[in-house]
Amino acid sequence: MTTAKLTQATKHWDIFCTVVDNYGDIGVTWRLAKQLAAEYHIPVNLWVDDLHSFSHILPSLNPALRQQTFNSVNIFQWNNPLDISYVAGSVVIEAFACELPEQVKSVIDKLHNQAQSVAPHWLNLEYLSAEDWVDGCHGLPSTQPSGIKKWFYFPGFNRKTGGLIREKNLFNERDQWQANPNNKMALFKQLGLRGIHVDDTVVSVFSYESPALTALMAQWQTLAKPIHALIPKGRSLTSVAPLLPVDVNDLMPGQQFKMGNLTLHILPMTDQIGFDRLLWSCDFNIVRGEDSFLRAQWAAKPFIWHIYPQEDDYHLVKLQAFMRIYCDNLAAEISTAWCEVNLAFNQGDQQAVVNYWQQLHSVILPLQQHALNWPNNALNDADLASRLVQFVKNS
Ligand SMILES: Cc1cn([C@H]2C[C@H](O)[C@@H](COP(=O)(O)OP(=O)(O)O[C@H]3O[C@@H](C)[C@H](O)[C@@H](O)[C@H]3O)O2)c(=O)[nH]c1=O
Repeated sequence: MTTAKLTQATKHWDIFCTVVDNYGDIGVTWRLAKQLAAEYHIPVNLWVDDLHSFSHILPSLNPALRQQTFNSVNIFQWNNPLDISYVAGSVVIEAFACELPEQVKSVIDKLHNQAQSVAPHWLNLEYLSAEDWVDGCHGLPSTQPSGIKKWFYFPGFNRKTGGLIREKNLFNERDQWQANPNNKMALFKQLGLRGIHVDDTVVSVFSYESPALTALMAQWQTLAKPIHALIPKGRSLTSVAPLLPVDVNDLMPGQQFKMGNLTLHILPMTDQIGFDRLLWSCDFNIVRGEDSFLRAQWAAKPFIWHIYPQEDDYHLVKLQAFMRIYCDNLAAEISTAWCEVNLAFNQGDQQAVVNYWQQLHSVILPLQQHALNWPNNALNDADLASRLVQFVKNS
């Protein structure tokens, strides 16, 4: 085994992440790692099994390197078996129930057997869900065969959960950005998007495949006012393919297609800061998974959530749970239009998505106001990183 020793103080945290598919698992852990390093000055090692996927959302990352540092976070290539020796710090986070390497588990067990106080806190960071049962499961321990406890940490939307990832200055930065329309126009230009006027409607589209998207695009061509759809190369474009004159595989960022009053722009992928700014700059965002779903909320703009599909349509239960809390206290005509457009998009119902998009348009002003108020409600005073640091102190 080649060993590149980690030479740092032992108070570091390790976060282990396997990329299941797409960018969500690495997206969430990368956000958390950056925030812990920047705001709490915690040395963080982020172990990732697929640096190539990671490089899509961190373009300056070199997937060939075993070890590199960005934003003060040490990023390690996680090979199996581990070929960089693990030195225990104060916390180990296994993200989304990824199985820790045997070498790591045996070091943790050994330390626990020597003296319980020297073993790192072992946490499993779970997926975000607005379902009620999360309140009762957040913070529960599971005793491992060696006797050490592994703690289950559930993000969530209320005080009984682990909270939501949100950097300390994010809302200030967003407000400053949105206060001056020159910022969005400069960003569009920097992204190579041409022909967007300051009053045009701009929608970002980062979804999975859905026939509902094809129907929406067809409808947008007939709208009275110019509308721009910004779509990165990837899964959404598969659903747009029937409308395009070229093969989706040949598309390049910067290309654009005008169809009636709709202009479709092929977006380059950017790092997470660039992605956040894009969401802040659009009038409406279609997002997916976990991290872009949360960032669309933080953008304070109306959105559709294309939730990650699960077996037996379980994702629709999760969608309903979120819709319940998002629409609490919303007037019936707004909540109906918003919930139905989300359901139709997720169920691929072409007729319904077009009908409810029109209805949504008629309540867009109060919906925008709701989107503006929502982030502070959702946050419940404390973000995930601050609750997590406190949780570790208390456990
Ligand atoms: C388009 C774009 C996205 N991103 C980032 C934002 C997010 O961190 C990340 C996308 O992650 P998500 O929105 O979560 O969607 P996602 O669909 O990519 O990710 C996931 O969803 C989870 C629920 C699943 O469990 C995962 O296995 C995974 O599939 O990509 C950029 O940084 N730049 C870009 O240009």
